[in-house]
Formats: sequence, structure tokens, C-alpha cells
Amino acid sequence: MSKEEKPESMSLYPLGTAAAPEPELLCIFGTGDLGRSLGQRLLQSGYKVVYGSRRPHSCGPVPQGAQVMSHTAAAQSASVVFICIQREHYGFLEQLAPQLKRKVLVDVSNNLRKNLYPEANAEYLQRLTPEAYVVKAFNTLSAWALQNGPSDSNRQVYLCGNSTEAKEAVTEIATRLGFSVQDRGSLSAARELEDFPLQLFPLWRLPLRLAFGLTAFFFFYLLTRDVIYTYATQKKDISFRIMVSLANKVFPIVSLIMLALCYLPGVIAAVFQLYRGTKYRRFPDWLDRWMLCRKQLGLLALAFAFLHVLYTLIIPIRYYVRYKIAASTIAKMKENQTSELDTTIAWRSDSYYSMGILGFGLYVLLGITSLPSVSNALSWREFSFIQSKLGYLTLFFCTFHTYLYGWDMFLRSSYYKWYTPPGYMLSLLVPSVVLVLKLLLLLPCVDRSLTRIRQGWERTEPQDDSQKSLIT
Ligand SMILES: NC(=O)C1=CN([C@@H]2O[C@H](COP(=O)(O)OP(=O)(O)OC[C@H]3O[C@@H](n4cnc5c(N)ncnc54)[C@H](OP(=O)(O)O)[C@@H]3O)[C@@H](O)[C@H]2O)C=CC1
Ligand SMILES: [Cu+2]
Repeated sequence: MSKEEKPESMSLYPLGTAAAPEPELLCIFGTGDLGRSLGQRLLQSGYKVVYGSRRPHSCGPVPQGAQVMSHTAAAQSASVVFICIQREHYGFLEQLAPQLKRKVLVDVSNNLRKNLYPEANAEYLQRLTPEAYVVKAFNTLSAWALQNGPSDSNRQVYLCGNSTEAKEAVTEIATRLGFSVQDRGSLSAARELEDFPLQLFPLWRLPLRLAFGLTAFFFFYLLTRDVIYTYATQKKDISFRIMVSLANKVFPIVSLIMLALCYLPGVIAAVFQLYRGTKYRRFPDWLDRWMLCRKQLGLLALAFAFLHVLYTLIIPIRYYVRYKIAASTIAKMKENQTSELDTTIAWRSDSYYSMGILGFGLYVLLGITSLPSVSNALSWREFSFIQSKLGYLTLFFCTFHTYLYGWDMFLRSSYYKWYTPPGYMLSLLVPSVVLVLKLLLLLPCVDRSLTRIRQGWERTEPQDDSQKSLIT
């Protein structure tokens, strides 16, 4: 492709013309799922849409306001053509090559698995239509995301192609649809973009690994402290406690840590913004990645909390527990002892349960509101109120619940078996740090600066540039 030649879009719609009243006409090949979703979104965003179909008169329903024509007629009427057809059927485009000359062809296709074909779909398309300007784009979005517009996890459109002008034309469209665009370079990057959606649950990977790692660590930690320690020092086998007692220690610990890790990046981000005095500088990559998987962290934490609740509910019906209660009652009767009600213990255990229940209740509320169908029904303010204010309240309740569980245990040396602290103490570290930091951020003077920064105010630093570059 020579550099002199420009895609047709440039000659038809030169940049810089005053906004023309006539909406731009875009063409979509294929009236399938993706074609229809894309068409609907384009129409909503103010474009005119014409479909190219094998069966212009008998194809399925297309969005209202769109026209359907033969491929040839549709291609001639527009300068940008979205190819919403599976790669296996691209063959017929070779005959259409003369009509597609100097058009921008947007390849949105995906494959079922990696290395299915020797070349990327977009490169194949370019080979079939050598004089068209192929741009790979939109393939990482689902039909649903396209139709409903950008959301938190679906904001990026990745694109690549050999013609800068063609990429600009596609960027303009994607931007108008509400997406932000990332240019990945020439068409040779198409393969990488096509492999992208094949990654399963990319945002879940880190939280899942973390959950697995924490569970394994605390399982062995508590196994050593409880079961192995008792065996080593008293020659008593209490390994049966692995099934319920140990599980019901590991799950709440992992849950609390994960919940805290879900809110930690938020406070770190606030500290960054305060320190830099602006919100317009990008966060480091690790923080960005961490922020992106907060929802997944939170949902996993909720799952672990749920297990903790279930394990707690079955305590009264456990054989071991019933045996212990009966044994101590019988022993007291034998010795003709009575026991007084200790109201301090009653207060403590009731508060402990109550905090746990409140924490779990809010936890569930957070989980429900993070479902897309529910969060879409909330206004942005309602959503951020629930996810942030109630989120910290949840963390507070759950942390307090754990402190009440520990009570004065940290004072008694008998609990530090083999010089190790009990598991619950370790689980309190991260949440306590998050809550203290959050409390500091809520101090009126700090809160005022932060609010101003988040509204776009910037601290003009009297520093010289060398210092500035140190911060980035
Ligand atoms: N669905 C999704 O979520 C996403 C899909 N994609 C990609 O978009 C493309 C289309 O996907 P999707 O809409 O789901 O697929 P569909 O099977 O729903 O639709 C494909 C369309 O292609 C046309 N077609 C089918 N066979 C032929 C043929 N032999 N010759 C010419 N045209 C044909 C048909 O339109 P007509 O009858 O009008 O000719 C058909 O409706 C695929 O490449 C897919 O990988 C990318 C991202 C997400
Ligand atoms: Cu608990």
C-alpha cells in the first residue's frame, strides 16, 4: 500500500470541516449478533447504517433505521465497512475486492482457539482485499458490551492497522461510541489482539491466585499451631479438627484479608493523589492492575465469608461440641457446682456475633450491588456511595468482629505457641492499616485537599523539573 494513497474516508470527510448536518454513513457486512449490536449502537450515536447481506430481503431483523442491501451496493455507499462475519466465510470478499478498494475495513473477528490459522484473521482479510485499508478493532468487546456501551471493565478498544488515516477514522468512531482507544501499532499486532479474548477471566486470575495462596498458607500455619503443636507437646491427636474448626478459622481470615485488599488500593491511590497534588498523572501499573480487579477480590472475599457463616451455623450440631457441653455439665453436676452468668462474657460474645452479622449483611449488599444488572439500575452517586462508604463500614464491622473474637488473647503468652501469633492476629494487620489510613484521609484538612484534587484542582509545585521526574 503506497503512503500517498489515502483511505476514501479522508477524501469524503476531510478533517476540519464544520460539523456536517448529514450523519455519516457506515456499512456493516453481516446481520448476525455482532452486526446487529454494533449497528444499534452506531445508530444511537448518530451515524447512518447500511447493512450488506447475502439475503438483503430475507435476513433477520436489523435495528430500526438501518437499511439492508447487497454486499456490493452497501460497500459502494460507505467508506468504512465493518466485517461482522466469521473468518471461515471471508472467501467471498475476494470477489468484492474492486468495490472495497481504498475503503477502511474493520475486522472485528475472533477465533475459538489460538493458532487455529497460520495468519491472523485481519492479515488474511488484507490478503483478500489488498487495496483496502484493514484495521483490526473491537474484537475484545462482547456483542453485549458493544450494544450497551462502555462499562468499568469494558472501556478500552484496542486497534491496529497499517494505515494511520484508517486508524484515525476508526478511532473517531470508537470515541463517539464512548470507548477509549489504544493503538497497538501495525497490522502485525492483529494476532496478539485476536488472542486477547481467549484468555479466560483475566481479571479473576490474580484474585484467585491470591485466595488460593492465602488459604494454603493459613491452613498450614494453623495446622502447625493447633494440630501438630498439640501432638508434639501433649501427644494428643486432635486431627479431626481439621475438617470444621480449622476450616472455620482459615475462611474468615482469608475473607477479611481479601476484603481489606479490596479497599487498600483505593487509599493508596488517594495518598498518591495527595502527594502529587493532581489527579491527572497516571498511577503506577501495579496499582492500576490492582484497582481493576477490586470487584473480583471483593466477590471472592464474600464467598469465603459465606463459607464462614455456614461453618459457624453448624457448630451446635457438631458431635464434638455436644460432647464437650454434656461432659462439662455432667462434671459440674457430679461435683455439685453451679456457675454464675458472667455478663461481661455475654456482652462480649453477643457483640462479637452482632458485628459479624452486620458485617456479613453489608457484605452481601455490596456483592449484590456489584452485579451489572443491579449497578446499572443505580445512579453513579448511589453506586459509589454503596461501594465506598458502605464498603468501609463493612470492613470496619468485620475487623471489629475479629478484634472482639481475640479480646485479650494477645496479652496471654500461652496463645503464642512456638512463638507464633494466632492466625486471627495476622489477619488483622491489613484491615487495621486500611482503616487507620482511611481515618487519616477523613480528617477535615486532608479530606478538603483530596476533594479539591478530585474535582480537577492541581497544586502548582514550586519544584524544579528534576524533582518532578523523580515522582513519576
Ligand atoms: N458475538 C460476539 O460477541 C462477538 C463476535 N465477534 C466476531 O464478529 C463476527 C460475527 O460474529 P457473530 O455476529 O456473533 O456471528 P453470527 O453467526 O451471528 O453472524 C455472522 C453473519 O455473517 C454472515 N454470514 C454467515 N455466513 C456467511 C457466508 N458464507 N458468506 C457471507 N456472509 C455470511 C451472516 O449475515 P447475512 O445473513 O446477513 O449475510 C451472519 O448473520 C465473528 O467474526 C466473531 O468472531 C467479535 C467479538 C464479539
Ligand atoms: Cu466470624
